[in-house]
Amino acid sequence: MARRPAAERNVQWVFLGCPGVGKGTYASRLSRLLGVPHIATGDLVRDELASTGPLASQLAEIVNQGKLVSDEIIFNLLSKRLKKGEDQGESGFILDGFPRTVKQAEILDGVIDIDMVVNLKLREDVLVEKCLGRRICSQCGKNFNVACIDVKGENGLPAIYMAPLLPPNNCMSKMITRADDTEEVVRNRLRIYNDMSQPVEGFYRDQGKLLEFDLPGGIPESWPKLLHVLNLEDQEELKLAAA
Ligand SMILES: Nc1ncnc2c1ncn2[C@@H]1O[C@H](COP(=O)(O)OP(=O)(O)O)[C@@H](O)[C@H]1O
Repeated sequence: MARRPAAERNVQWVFLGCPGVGKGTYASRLSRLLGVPHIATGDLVRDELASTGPLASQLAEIVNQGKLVSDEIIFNLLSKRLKKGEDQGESGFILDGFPRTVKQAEILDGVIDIDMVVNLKLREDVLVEKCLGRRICSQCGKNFNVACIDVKGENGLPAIYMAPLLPPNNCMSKMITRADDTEEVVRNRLRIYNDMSQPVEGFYRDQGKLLEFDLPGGIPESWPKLLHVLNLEDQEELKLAAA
């Protein structure tokens, strides 16, 4: 992987945030808007799990307990994905789910320049509900969420409403739940996130690259605000607003 100056390539951003925060949703929307690939290491792991490769059975046990895959395995999967993209002329990326440990952040820093790190944040009780509401269409692979979040503001925390993200009719009967989205495994993943991944926020904060973003609600409230803090405009939404 060769380092390229920022002016000669597209954005190289990282999305951080607890399981269930919606990293995938916002990273994939932004990647479409900016014309860069959305690379989620969780997807790379699931692709490997679905294959008949030698890693599959080893990975299944780790992932189904909510534990982290070794830095070596995850970095191999990511390097392969970045190399494939480079060969196909891709420029820039939005990384989702990587780095998950300070060690991974250090390895990444050694090979590639990260321009900005967006840290998405949401209350923990809402995160659990959102993880348990996650569904994937077994045919098209798109993510949906059946949870309807409606929590009152209390103890200085604001009220949050998040409408479910329901699938179109043709996906409805093909919805599946990830094996690692049970309550016990979700709580384990959140605990591991707090122990292993929160220090990654500090790593990027010290580099002056961290942008903190408290999600104010669902996509209709959060998307325009996120674009605003990123100094971006959504041409599609502008067209709709002008119509
Ligand atoms: N950077 C990483 N380091 C180690 N394990 C990872 C990494 N990214 C993904 N995984 C593995 O894949 C699983 C699913 O990842 P992901 O889809 O990102 O989960 P979530 O969206 O719930 O945070 C993780 O629980 C972990 O086992």
